[in-house]
Amino acid sequence: MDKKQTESFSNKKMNRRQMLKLTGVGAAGVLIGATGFGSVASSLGYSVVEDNLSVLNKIPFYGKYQSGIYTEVQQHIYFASLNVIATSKEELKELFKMWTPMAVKMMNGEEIGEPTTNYFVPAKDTGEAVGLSASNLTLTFGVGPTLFEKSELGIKNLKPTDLVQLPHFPKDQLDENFSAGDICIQACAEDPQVAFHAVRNLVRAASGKVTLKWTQAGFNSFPQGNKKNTPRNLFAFKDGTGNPDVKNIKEMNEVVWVQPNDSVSWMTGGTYLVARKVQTHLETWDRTALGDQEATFGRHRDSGAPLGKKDEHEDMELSRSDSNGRPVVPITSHVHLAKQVKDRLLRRSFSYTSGLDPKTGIFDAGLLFISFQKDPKQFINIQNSLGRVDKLNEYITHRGSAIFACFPGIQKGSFIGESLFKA
Ligand SMILES: C=CC1=C(C)c2cc3[nH]c(cc4nc(cc5[nH]c(cc1n2)c(C)c5CCC(=O)O)C(CCC(=O)O)=C4C)c(C)c3C=C
Ligand SMILES: [Fe+2]
Repeated sequence: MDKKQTESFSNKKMNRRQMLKLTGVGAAGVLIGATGFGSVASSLGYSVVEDNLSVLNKIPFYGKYQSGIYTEVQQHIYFASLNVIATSKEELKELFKMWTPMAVKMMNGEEIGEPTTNYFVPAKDTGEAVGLSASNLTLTFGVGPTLFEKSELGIKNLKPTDLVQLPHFPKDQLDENFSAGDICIQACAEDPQVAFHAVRNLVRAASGKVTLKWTQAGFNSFPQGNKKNTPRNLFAFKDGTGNPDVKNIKEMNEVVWVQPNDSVSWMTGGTYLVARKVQTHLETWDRTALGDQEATFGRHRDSGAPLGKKDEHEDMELSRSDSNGRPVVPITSHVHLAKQVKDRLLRRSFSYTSGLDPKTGIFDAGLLFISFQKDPKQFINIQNSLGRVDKLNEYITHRGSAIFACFPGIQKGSFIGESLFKA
């Protein structure tokens, strides 16, 4: 052992209580985990951490809106849905306060605490993102309907009326193991390990306050590796073409951001996140003729153009018909049905592959569909239009469903979810 390694507890001048926290043993002698909430929280403090805009591949944490919504979509996601076991509003508030400087640091590409020199305690940061750069990490936080139903938290009166579990849709085969949750953390980054590291450290620091309910990793692939190109999903189609322009403030205000008086005041500048884990039956798809695949979406596979057109971004013109009077874009095609509703939403989805389905031996793969909208009805109306008639239904099964109210952006000196706790 070198000198650094032999640094001892006595040199650290810790009192007994601090030592018990760091060893993971509570006052009553109960083991609270290898590194419990207390140890990381107390060693981090709640000081204000600034965005370091000088680092490469850095997305600002502070702003009018949370990152990870209007941000250009990254290549990777690690999405986590959490259950809250904290038992008071104050404890919940402290949790978000603790997470705030951690989130800024990780989005700066920094460790969540000073590197540990004491070899007798676990490191503050789990370490797997050291040297990986900020990687355009974004962290988006939201709260689910079930959080407000916990009487011990006393926040029932703050629940937005629109924040209710999504209704059951025809053909849903939902599994509770991929559904709902009290809090969501959406971590997106250009590096999958950076995204995972962020969730891992936030959850680790919150030991005793939250537990993991379900998680899902996902990825996006961009043709020619160029972010200017729309990513292709596992059905090989460009996915995201019909999205609103995130740089167009008017469009974003109409579609995504909750406006004053739209909902409870703490949601102004926030948005609703819908997550649907949709399994895609790739074997069935791969036995389908290209023409039928294109008729399923209403777009050409390679170019992404509307059927009968050349360029991806040409107007779809749903009412076009061929020389026999038949609609060029089939009325049961996915895009026709999605587009015929006046509602719109911002999709920010990621493909996933999770080994095999043990019951059938086929790929367990699909789409972690994520959409942001200022009113959940936008999603509900579109999903109802797809309904039983969407040609895509033959190739997909909805397995998971969740909805979260995402807070507005965080200002420097403030903390995640402050508007909720001040309301
Ligand atoms: C209820 C909302 C939607 C679900 C669920 C959904 C699932 C789903 N979609 C694809 C692939 C594509 N979707 C495309 C367009 C599209 N999809 C929705 C909504 C849902 N999709 C909308 C609102 C739109 C845009 C319609 C428009 O206004 O143009 C496309 C076409 C290209 C594009 O615009 O992105 C593809 C491809 C999959 C694979 C899937 C579930 C597995
Ligand atoms: Fe779609």
